[in-house]
Amino acid sequence: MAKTSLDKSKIKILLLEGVHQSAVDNLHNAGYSNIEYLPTSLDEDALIEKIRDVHFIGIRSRTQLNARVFDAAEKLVAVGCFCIGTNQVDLDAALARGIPVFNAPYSNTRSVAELVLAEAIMLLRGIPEKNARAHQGGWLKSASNSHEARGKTLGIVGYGSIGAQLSVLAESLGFKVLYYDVIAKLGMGNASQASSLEELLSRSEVVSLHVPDLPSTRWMIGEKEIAAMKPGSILINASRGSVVEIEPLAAAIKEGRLNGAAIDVFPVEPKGNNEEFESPLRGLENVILTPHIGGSTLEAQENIGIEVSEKLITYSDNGTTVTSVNFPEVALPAHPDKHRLLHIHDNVPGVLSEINRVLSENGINISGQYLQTNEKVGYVVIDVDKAYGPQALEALKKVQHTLKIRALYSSQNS
Ligand SMILES: NC(=O)C1=CN([C@@H]2O[C@H](COP(=O)(O)OP(=O)(O)OC[C@H]3O[C@@H](n4cnc5c(N)ncnc54)[C@H](O)[C@@H]3O)[C@@H](O)[C@H]2O)C=CC1
Ligand SMILES: O=C(O)C(=O)COP(=O)(O)O
Repeated sequence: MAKTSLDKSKIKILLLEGVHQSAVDNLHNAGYSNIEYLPTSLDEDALIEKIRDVHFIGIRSRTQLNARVFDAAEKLVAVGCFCIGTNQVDLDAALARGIPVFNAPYSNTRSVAELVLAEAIMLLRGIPEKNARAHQGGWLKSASNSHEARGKTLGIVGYGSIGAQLSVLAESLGFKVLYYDVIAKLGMGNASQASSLEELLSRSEVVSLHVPDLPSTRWMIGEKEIAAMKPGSILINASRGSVVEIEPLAAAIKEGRLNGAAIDVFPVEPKGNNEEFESPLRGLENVILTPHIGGSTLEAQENIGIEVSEKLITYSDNGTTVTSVNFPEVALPAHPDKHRLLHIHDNVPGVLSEINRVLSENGINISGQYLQTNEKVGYVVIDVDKAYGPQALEALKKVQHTLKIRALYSSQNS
């Protein structure tokens, strides 16, 4: 087995929030056996204790990785977000410490789109209310406020992977699709782009939100925007709880200005399945409340487990950072006969020439060099002859502005 900077059995991996077993299997198959698996997230203090000797951490949307946590994570090499959103991670703090963050940008896209489409149809028919009544022994047989999806306008806010997938599915069912995005995007099928959020809100029977959590999307749907929606329309949010102000939404439903809502994500979500869920939306008719399960299907979770564990394994074994969400992306070939040195440094002038000077002064021959930078960080990968591995590593540690350094030793030398 390839010898890396550390024996694989010494590389500690912490997997939180019940990531799918496919991730554990994949890591085991790649030779990583030192895995701690927890079904829940950890609060900040518990995480700080746990993360001290961890090399790789896998999380989902709940675990908050902030600068304080990263400060404690002295051995951390990389983060895997087993989900799409990465707003729970302070990406700049990770970058400043030379830690790449990976995610699964597409694996649960379809799951979210399918759920939203089903909810749109259910809400257009007033099913949550009728279903609740029937369970209580009632009988609400009526066509009042019940509508076909055919010909209705679905307004999609955020036309990225999920928004575009939803667009295709919805149009095939007869919805007219209107979308709003900060970027000009080509519509799928016959979908057309609205010129403003206000235009979309005023023209749609169903509005569905698919934007990431950004400073610009925080509370983007508040009292004013809800008032701008068509009377009797429906709001769906399966993006992030920070996007919609819940109080004005609850008021609009109670007053009958909106006909219903489906909300999967909330400003405050319970930390686990045993904690009570509190929300002003509880008990309101024609409101579907789901516990942040937009991406929680077995298919999506299995794919995410494979995809993100693969990215962590590749970075650990080979140094490749392709698809990292915060890091310079370098695609690397295998290095069967060479030692590979990974050097992460502040992106300031002169570091690369200093690296080359130090290596040359130590008589170390460079057989391959790969460099990528972003605004803050430079990532240079150097393949050297086997004989020089440890010596080169020591020399590189002395280079100023070094953030992190790692060696991947050639398998032939182990
Ligand atoms: N409920 C759940 O379980 C899940 C929730 N999500 C959430 O859904 C979000 C969207 O996912 P994807 O479609 O994969 O992301 P994406 O990055 O492919 O698309 C987001 C789109 O929003 C647009 N956007 C950004 N700021 C905007 C603004 N102020 N106004 C209008 N558009 C804006 C972007 O230009 C982009 O086209 C994720 O960031 C995540 O927070 C994702 C998966 C599961
Ligand atoms: O993929 C995302 O961004 C999600 O919100 C899904 O989060 P989860 O993995 O279900 O905690």
